[in-house]
Amino acid sequence: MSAPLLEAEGLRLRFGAVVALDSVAIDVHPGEVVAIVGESGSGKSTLLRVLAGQMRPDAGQVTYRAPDGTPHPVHDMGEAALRRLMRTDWGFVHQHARDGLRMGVSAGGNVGERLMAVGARHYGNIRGEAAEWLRRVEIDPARIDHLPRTFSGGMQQRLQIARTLVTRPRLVFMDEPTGGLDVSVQARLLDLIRALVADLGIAVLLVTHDIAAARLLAHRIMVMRHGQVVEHGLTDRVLDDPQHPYTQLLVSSVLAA
Ligand SMILES: Nc1ncnc2c1ncn2[C@@H]1O[C@H](COP(=O)(O)OP(=O)(O)OP(=O)(O)O)[C@@H](O)[C@H]1O
Repeated sequence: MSAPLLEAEGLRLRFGAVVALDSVAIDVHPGEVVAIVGESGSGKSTLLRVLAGQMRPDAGQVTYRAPDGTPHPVHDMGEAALRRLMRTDWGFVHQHARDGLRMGVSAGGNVGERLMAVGARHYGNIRGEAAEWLRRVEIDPARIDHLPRTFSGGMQQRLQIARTLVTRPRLVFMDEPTGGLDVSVQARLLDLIRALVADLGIAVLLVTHDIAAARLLAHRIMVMRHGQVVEHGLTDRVLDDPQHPYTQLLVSSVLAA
């Protein structure tokens, strides 16, 4: 197997008396989808923010391997380098589309400005590619000049995904990408994410409390509880034959629902 794209070990982080992360280790390989699941407050979003360099851990390190194979300690990179990485090799899909979109900029502008950030300059090509990406995420390209605030919640989320994926990042962080949407909208969005991620060969770190979403999208699952990883492994193994009592509870509560 190829070397991991992102690798972390010994991550610890406390907020006062709360231990948010306790000796967490994780790795993600190119093209792999890894889901981080667990109940509310288990530390999933904190882990994602630490892995993406947005928050510094009290201990432990996160290493990103660049396309040329050079390892970069994420928390030593500096803000400018991290911002550059977030525009190029990485992407972040937020739970709330408004956190990942520019609401005062048209749909086409939201997608096109990411292309410009990686060097695209030809207006016609940028607009053409933005229209193509709107189509890929099932938004009528005729709405290219409309503002995101005129879109439904599901459309806004699909636009955020187009904006994130248009530059074909190697690694995308997703924090509850279907949270807060209607169940039928969630199912369609999950199918879309699955198809795009497989097509582009993108690695994804997916935070979700939705076991069904993890089963659909992830190759591997990590189960978190009280800041610790209590179980991890291949998705089918973890969900069909959970070993830890907490995972058994999570899985059985979904089956009972
Ligand atoms: N900035 C902060 N200041 C203080 N405590 C925090 C902060 N961020 C998170 N915590 C605490 O750390 C723990 C883990 O929170 P985190 O948001 O990572 O959990 P989560 O699994 O993502 O939950 P949810 O699914 O509800 O988002 C919680 O007890 C939370 O209250």
